[in-house]
Amino acid sequence: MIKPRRSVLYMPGSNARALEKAKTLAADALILDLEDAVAPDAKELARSQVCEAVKAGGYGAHKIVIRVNGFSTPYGEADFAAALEAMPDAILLPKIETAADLDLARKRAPNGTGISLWAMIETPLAIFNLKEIAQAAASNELPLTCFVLGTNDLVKATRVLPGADRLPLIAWLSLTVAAARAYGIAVVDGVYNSIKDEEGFRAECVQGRALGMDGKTLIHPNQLAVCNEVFSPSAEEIAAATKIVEAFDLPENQGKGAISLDGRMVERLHADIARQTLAMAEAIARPKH
Ligand SMILES: CC(C)(COP(=O)(O)OP(=O)(O)OC[C@H]1O[C@@H](n2cnc3c(N)ncnc32)[C@H](O)[C@@H]1OP(=O)(O)O)[C@@H](O)C(=O)NCCC(=O)NCCSC(=O)C[C@H](O)C(=O)O
Ligand SMILES: [Mg+2]
Repeated sequence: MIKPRRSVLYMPGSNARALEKAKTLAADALILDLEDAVAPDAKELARSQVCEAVKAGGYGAHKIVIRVNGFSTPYGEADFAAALEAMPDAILLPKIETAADLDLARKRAPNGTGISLWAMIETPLAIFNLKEIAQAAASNELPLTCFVLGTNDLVKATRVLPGADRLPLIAWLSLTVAAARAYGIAVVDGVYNSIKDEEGFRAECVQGRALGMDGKTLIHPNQLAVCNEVFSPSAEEIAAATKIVEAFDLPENQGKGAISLDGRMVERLHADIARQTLAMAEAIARPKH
């Protein structure tokens, strides 16, 4: 079943107000953060607040993701054990660099948790190991189901100057999308830090969608509406997709691989894309319970 990943909102696990407010927000997924959004002296508080909030529930249809600290940090082991017990939809592992990093989590988990792994792609080495990491996605326990771009950490580690068009980052973003698609993994774009700049945010959402991202990670509720709009099929896209599917369903087109429609060559692969568009639109429209 198609799972919309248009808007994935981060919040610091130490911010009890944000944890509560998130229940009312129109995000497809929530990342309750124990890592970089939480100061060292608030790590224990964040861990207990987040795990209690997840266990208490009330998040409805939101996909709940807990981002833990890495196992190499003083907090990682306790974070991961507490997150397993809280039973979120997914646990997000930061600074993943090799397939073996996934195994560090898998060997710490009991069988049958039903929890997925999400992986931050946010270091230069991760970019070089994308294929190896994506190839290790399939697993009976803790399958890897989503890549999350960490553009802030990538900028820090590579010392690029991203600029408004993110030109220095594009190759790494595209390679991550290619690795995700090669192994059936979802992929969401990095954050946009200028909270008040709606125009710049919209442009980056449009760019991310054009790069093939399923959605974007967010840092503020005021980014949700634009993000959900850009990453949802538009009325025009839905109409065009419907027309393509209907054209190939016509008796006279049954045996054809390619047809002409409104002056364009349309192949069966375009009909496949059209069906994906309609399925996503349907998934988005499905009542949230
Ligand atoms: C950036 C902020 C600290 C700003 O917070 P604040 O000053 O409270 O903002 P506002 O006063 O405008 O808040 C208005 C209301 O919205 C709520 N709020 C704010 N942010 C969030 C949020 N993220 N989730 C849920 N609710 C939020 C406020 O509580 C107000 O509500 P109300 O009380 O009803 O008025 C803050 O936005 C923030 O902490 N953002 C998230 C920061 C974060 O999580 N960063 C980590 C991810 S970025 C990263 O590192 C990614 C990756 O690793 C990489 O390397 O790139
Ligand atoms: Mg990061």
